Amino acid sequence: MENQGEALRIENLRFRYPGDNDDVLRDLNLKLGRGETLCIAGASGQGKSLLLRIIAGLDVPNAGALYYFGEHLPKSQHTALEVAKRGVELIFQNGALISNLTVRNNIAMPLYYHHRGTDEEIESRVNMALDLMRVRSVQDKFPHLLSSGVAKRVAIARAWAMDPRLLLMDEPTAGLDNYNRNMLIPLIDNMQALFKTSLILVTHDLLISKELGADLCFLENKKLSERYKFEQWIRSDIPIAHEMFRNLRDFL
Ligand SMILES: Nc1ncnc2c1ncn2[C@@H]1O[C@H](COP(=O)(O)OP(=O)(O)OP(=O)(O)O)[C@@H](O)[C@H]1O
Repeated sequence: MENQGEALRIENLRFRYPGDNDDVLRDLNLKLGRGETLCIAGASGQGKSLLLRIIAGLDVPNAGALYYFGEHLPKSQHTALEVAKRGVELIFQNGALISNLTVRNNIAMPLYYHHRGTDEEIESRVNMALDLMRVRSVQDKFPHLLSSGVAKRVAIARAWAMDPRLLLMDEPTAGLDNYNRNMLIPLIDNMQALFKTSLILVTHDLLISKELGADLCFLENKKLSERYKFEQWIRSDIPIAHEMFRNLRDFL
């Protein structure tokens, strides 16, 4: 039966790369409510990007069950297309913009490709996305002319224009200077507040969870830790908190 309150549920997920002799992810569980934001952090190489790729249907787990908005997705249907049909969009760390299309056409192209409305409806959706992410002034530019901060915002605008029910972001602030980082976070917050998009953010920037008021958990030892708010983590004695917050404790 469909659980109305649930965006995503993962049960006992296991993943191993073909030919490897150990799992990257094992017994991993996750529950995300609709409209909820969850930040996932952890040391490099633990499998955070891989987890997003699995949720987006780009990699197929060896075992485990995934439920999108209460509906079980059988392993035979675990493809990017089937997951996208359920309203899930992944924003890659590098943005993955198409180099020979302008910003406007980068945002419009998936909408035309998936027949998301009439020409007028699509153009209006593109305009909203350009405004929401403050990139309308660069709509006629090609990606190679964009700064990394603007390119990130265009990638988010493109994903948001698809009206996702669940948005996955891989390191949205990686490589950004403070100015662009500090500009981006309120835009994400605003988008989430206005459209109640469910969000999973993979990030090394732990402060994002504080700024978005979101739960934070860590990918450690092949699975996800308990999730707490930033303020709870920073006071906690859990070993991973000590390690991950070491630098921030001195800074705060
Ligand atoms: N094709 C592959 N075959 C085997 N191992 C791989 C392959 N691709 C990635 N890996 C390994 O899988 C693990 C998980 O990688 P992943 O990029 O998901 O980690 P991450 O936690 O996102 O790291 P970072 O924080 O540095 O981005 C890493 O140890 C990586 O080396």
